[in-house]
Amino acid sequence: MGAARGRGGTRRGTRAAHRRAARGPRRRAERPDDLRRLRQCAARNVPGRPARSGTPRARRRHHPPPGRPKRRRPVEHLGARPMVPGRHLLRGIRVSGESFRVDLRGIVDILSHHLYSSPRVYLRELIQNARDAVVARSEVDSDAPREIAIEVEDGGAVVVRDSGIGLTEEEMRSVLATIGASSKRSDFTRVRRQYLGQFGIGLLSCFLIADRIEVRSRSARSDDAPTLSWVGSSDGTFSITTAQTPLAGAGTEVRVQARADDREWVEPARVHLLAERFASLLELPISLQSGAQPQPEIVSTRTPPWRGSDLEATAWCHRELGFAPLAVLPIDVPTAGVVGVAFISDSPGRVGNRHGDTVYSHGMFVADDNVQLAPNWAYFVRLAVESGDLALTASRESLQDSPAISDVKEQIGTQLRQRIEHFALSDPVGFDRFMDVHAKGILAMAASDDDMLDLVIGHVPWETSEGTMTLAQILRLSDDVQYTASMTDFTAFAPLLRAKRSLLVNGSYVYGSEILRKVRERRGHAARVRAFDPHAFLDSLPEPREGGAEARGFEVHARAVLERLGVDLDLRAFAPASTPSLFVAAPGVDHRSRLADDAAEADPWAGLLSEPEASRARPRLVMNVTSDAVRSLVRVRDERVRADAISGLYVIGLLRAGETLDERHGELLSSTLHTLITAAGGGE
Ligand SMILES: Nc1ncnc2c1ncn2[C@@H]1O[C@H](COP(=O)(O)OP(=O)(O)OP(=O)(O)O)[C@@H](O)[C@H]1O
Repeated sequence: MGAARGRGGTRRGTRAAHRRAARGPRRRAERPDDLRRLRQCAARNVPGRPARSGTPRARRRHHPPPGRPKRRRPVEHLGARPMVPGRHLLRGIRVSGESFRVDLRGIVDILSHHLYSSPRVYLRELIQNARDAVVARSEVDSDAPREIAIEVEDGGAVVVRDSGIGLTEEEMRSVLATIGASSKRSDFTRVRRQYLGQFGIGLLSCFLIADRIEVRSRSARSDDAPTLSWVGSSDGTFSITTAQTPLAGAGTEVRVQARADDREWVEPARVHLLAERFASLLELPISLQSGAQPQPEIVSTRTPPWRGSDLEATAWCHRELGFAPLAVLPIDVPTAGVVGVAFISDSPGRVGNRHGDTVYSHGMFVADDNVQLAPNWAYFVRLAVESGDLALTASRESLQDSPAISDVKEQIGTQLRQRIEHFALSDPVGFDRFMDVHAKGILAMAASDDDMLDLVIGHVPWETSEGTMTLAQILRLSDDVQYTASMTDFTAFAPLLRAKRSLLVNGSYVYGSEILRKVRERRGHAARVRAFDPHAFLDSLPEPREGGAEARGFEVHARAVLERLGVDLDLRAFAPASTPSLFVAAPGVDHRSRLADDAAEADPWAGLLSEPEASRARPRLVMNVTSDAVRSLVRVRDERVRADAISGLYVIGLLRAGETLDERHGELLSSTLHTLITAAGGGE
């Protein structure tokens, strides 16, 4: 078969097959199915392909209509290198080694609308190329000067000069004038690592603000290299000539004359701002001469926040991020060359809404709003990091998604948790301030995030009947932890549980009960953490032993007084004796339905039987028969005094339960006081 196709490939082969088929029954094509296919081809007027596969659309994709043969123009064009040198056949026409043609304006349009976020990147690309050129030169000559200077000219042009490696004529042609070609790309990671550029498109970003890019360059590769002038235009042409004014030494000077409409990007103040933004952490000194400035100013070589002291990092955060951090935590992922700091924000922010991290690559600013290197739970943290070996996107305004970045994010999450735990232990005062600002958000995150839950269990203090402690301490202390979702219940019952040596946790903070529920769901703590049920607790308290006539008389009287107030009476004996009465609100609908459901499951008659019970679900006043006040009251004979004192116990119960008192309660209290004072004074 191969021999039959000869130099012309498939189509030649098919023509031969066609001829063979036409010649008669001598060869292999006599096979009936081949003949049938050839007839079908002839019927479709297809010149000689014995068989075709795929849909017509797919076929069009593989065999596009031929382009018009291109003729070399006398003017040189910015473009791409030939993709596949050699010969190709398109629909029977043999063409040789043609290059794709490039519509530069189209490319610039794509860059400006779909790649770069703003024309400001032109300056970053110029600085980056200058820096890479200096690095490339120091590779071959470690004593070479390392200088970069930016100058803003009066007529609306920016010039960037470097003492870098420079360019030969051949290099100008092959890398400056070839879109997508870069002298910095290499299969060797080491080489790739030391350069900022790699895609071979950065210089084109100057066309976002200008129609001409002028490059004067003198190669450092030979002592007698001439200074060459390369001028590229946005119409896609370029020229290379010997420069009229040679450069004093090896290096490159790039001049970008802004279009009238884009002058704002070369205003001295704007250039100053951009140069500082992009280059402040570059290690090379970069001077900027702009406007009426008498002396050039160095805009680079600032100490990165991860390299200086905490104080310097704090100052950096204040200057660059606009807040004074509550803490500065170090970040270090050596496997990816990532190093940085985490600043804890001084304001609550929006929970779960992390701000972007500030990312640099080899000291060059990359992004501060679209990269998230910390996990979502760390919404109160802003990172400033050197991204080391993590690959950038072509726009250099973000990091590429990759397994490496996922790994870095995971490690940063782990480190943050460890650092925060260390912060809690080593600086309790600072951590208290942190909790003052972020507790609410941290609890909110912990309700849905397991990592954050661990942090909360270990470090967030909770109010309990035994004082303030973390959940970790609570779980160590008691094997039966109850929590209440209501502040009122906590206030009323904490003393009672303390007296019974049980632990009650105040879970009435926002997200408090969700977190405690999550802790309960965790394996290991399942049996030990439960919601506190005030009614069940009260029911479990002992009732007083059968009293004498005096006690029975008091009970009947008290029940009648409280009935008028819409409250049930419950007499119980409990400690502490200093608590004479407890007010308990009517069970909530949820609570009641849960109890009814539980009961219904156990006993099919329970629904019916519990009906009268449920209808009497009202608030109750529990009187403590061990308290001196109640014991004395039983002995009071004067019905008026006794009735008012019972009302007084009711109001005390309300106050202890943190209930809101209204005018009616105020009147009740003053009437009680009046009666008691009068009685104490011997009556009216
Ligand atoms: N100041 C300079 N000195 C020496 N060579 C330069 C200079 N500026 C550009 N070049 C050459 O031009 C090439 C193309 O530059 P360009 O900025 O378009 O892409 P890059 O820097 O290689 O990659 P990227 O698109 O990622 O920035 C560079 O690879 C480099 O060889």
